[in-house]
Amino acid sequence: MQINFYKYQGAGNDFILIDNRLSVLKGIDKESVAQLCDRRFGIGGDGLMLLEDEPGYDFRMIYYNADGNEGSMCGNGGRCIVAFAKHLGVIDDATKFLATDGLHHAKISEAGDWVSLQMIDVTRIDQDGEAYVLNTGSPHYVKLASDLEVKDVYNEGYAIRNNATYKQEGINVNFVQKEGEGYFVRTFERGVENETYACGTGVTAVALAMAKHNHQSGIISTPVRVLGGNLNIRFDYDGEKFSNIFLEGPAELVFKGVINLNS
Ligand SMILES: N[C@H](CCC[C@H](N)C(=O)O)C(=O)O
Repeated sequence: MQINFYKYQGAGNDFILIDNRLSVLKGIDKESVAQLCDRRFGIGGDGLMLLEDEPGYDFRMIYYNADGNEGSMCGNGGRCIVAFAKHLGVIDDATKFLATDGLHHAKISEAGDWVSLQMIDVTRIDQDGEAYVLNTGSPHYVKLASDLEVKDVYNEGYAIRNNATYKQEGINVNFVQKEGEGYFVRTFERGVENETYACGTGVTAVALAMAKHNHQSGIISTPVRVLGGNLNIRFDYDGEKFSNIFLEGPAELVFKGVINLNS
């Protein structure tokens, strides 16, 4: 079976996208996703997404991690699928779509390369020692670092993700360092089980945790540099609840092609 695919990247977080509005795929198994996301034996990607029809919404986002497991929310993936929906003519410059964590609103630039995506409200931030733990659609661990350019993010992230507390469910591990008006962030991602060049729910978690850490409140805008580019997070914080959270950044169609699937 031959299936068209599109490759997108958002700040270096890269994804395989498939238009499944006509149900060309009746689901996709874990092994196929992992094979397609493999950088040597497949197309390569941090994740794979299906864009499907959903009554009452513009579309539905179905997200798989690179290891083939159906993931939780993916912020950069969400931004890329909005750009994909515009490319397909499913939406114009604004959308509401359904993802695993519920309804998302988003806006996209006329050129189709800059996406502002609303994320779920957050009311709870826990602490694990000095680190912050919160869910921005996906679970995140946020730890302050001082040597981030040279940090061994793979080994330190791997150790935290696989410790007794997190091993079973997994967690995404973000290291953050103050930089200019904002932060520099590096992330070890669950489901990729490696450092990625950017993580949208991760930088969102960092921005919220740092607002709490620094006792900020009001309308906050936080620029974040990641290995693959720059992102921005805007939100309201009243000291307890984070709302109107928007993750903003680039989304780019890199190439398209045809997959040969066995089934
Ligand atoms: N890269 C993603 C995170 C994917 C979530 C996944 N790694 C998980 O928690 O299973 C992002 O931009 O938000």
